[in-house]
Amino acid sequence: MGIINGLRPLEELFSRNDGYPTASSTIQANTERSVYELFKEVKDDQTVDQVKLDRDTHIEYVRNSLDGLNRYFVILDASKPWLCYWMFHSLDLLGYEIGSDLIKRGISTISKMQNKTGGFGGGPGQISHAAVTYAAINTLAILGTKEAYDLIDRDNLYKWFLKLKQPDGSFIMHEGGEVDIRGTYCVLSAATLTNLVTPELTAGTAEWIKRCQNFDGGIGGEPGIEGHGGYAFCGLASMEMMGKSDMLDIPLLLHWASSLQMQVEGGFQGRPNKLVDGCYSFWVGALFPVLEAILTRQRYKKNEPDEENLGYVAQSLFDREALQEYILIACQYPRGGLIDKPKRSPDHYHTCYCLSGLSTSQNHVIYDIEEEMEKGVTNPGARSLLWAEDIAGTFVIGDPENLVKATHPIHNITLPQVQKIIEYFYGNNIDSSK
Ligand SMILES: CC(C)=CCC/C(C)=C/CC/C(C)=C/COP(=O)(O)OP(=O)(O)O
Ligand SMILES: [Zn+2]
Repeated sequence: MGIINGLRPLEELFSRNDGYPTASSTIQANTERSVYELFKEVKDDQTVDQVKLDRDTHIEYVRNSLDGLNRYFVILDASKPWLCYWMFHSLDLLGYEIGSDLIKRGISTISKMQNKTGGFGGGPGQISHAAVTYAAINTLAILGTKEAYDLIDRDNLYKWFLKLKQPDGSFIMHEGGEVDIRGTYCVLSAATLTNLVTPELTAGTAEWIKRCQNFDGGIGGEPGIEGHGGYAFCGLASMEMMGKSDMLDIPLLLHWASSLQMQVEGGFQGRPNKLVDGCYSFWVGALFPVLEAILTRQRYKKNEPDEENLGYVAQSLFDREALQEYILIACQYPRGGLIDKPKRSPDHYHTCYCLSGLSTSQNHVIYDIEEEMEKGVTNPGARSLLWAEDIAGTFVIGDPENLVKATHPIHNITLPQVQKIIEYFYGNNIDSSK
């Protein structure tokens, strides 16, 4: 079997005769200069309490790129909605006020990617694709106006989602395309925000995701494929939207995810035996608030709530301080933007996901289990609304001004933008038990 999406099928890993299966690129770690050395160079110059988020420089980096967007649109021709999402989400997290001109421009840009047959393409005239549709819907949610929401052709979007649905419960990325757990997450996230989740859309999907979880607890892109933090995020977030997380082996997933936080650098690797990378600060980092919610729910259901500390069960499943150190000390590019690891150049993907990971580690966003238990929430929109930042507070290293806005651990847009779009599409009095 060949390498699929850069990840090895498990059969191939098992066929190695040196015992425990390892990921493909320990070799990469040996040939590149070790991140440990690079990290030390940067870190030795600073003490933790001096660490500062260069907010204005990052805002300028994104603003300048938005002004010269056409240049990026040429380089990333099939990812235009992604660029919009990464840039607008970064600005939102950094507290930049997105003015009405920029909102109008954003809506007009995204409108050009919507297809009459449902969904959004990577650029005007390109076929609809699950990943860029997710990015387009998230962008519109960030822009957050009625005009932005009304752009979405929900009837055709839903019909197109059904065309992606496979008999085994999985989703393909585009018509005639490949099955991938990213497609499942992208469809479910967009459908949750726009009130399009139905039993028809989700039939068999949780069972399919369960098959993607491996012996080590990780979740792969499809059944039988090596686990990866990005795929694990998609799998867990999808299960949580459907209220089916208990079908996964949660303790094993937690064990696997915890092992991905690097002892030296403090950031996360995407899979065992690979290098630290700033973008996993979100993809892996955001697993923890969700796992905390699931464990708290399981405990609550078993009738063992700790009266005083219900919302705080397992609050330190990852090292928030170490992750912030990695992002702020090793991942800020001096001329703006954030990076994968020292000596790399900035890009908008890493800027977005490093900042999203920073947000996840600073804001202790927790899920309101008591509310769920009292009301018996079954609606994915209502479930997404139960995430709140004010219950558990914030934890910020270095300058207190380093705090960025809280991001939603399932949709990765800021909490007020999630609330607004859900209330718009479900009606203000969203019926939790619907
Ligand atoms: C919603 C959505 C589109 C989610 C994307 C999630 C995500 C980041 C998936 C990663 C997939 C993948 C094949 C990584 C391996 O790359 P690599 O071998 O270059 O990286 P590594 O060495 O860090 O594993
Ligand atoms: Zn990365």
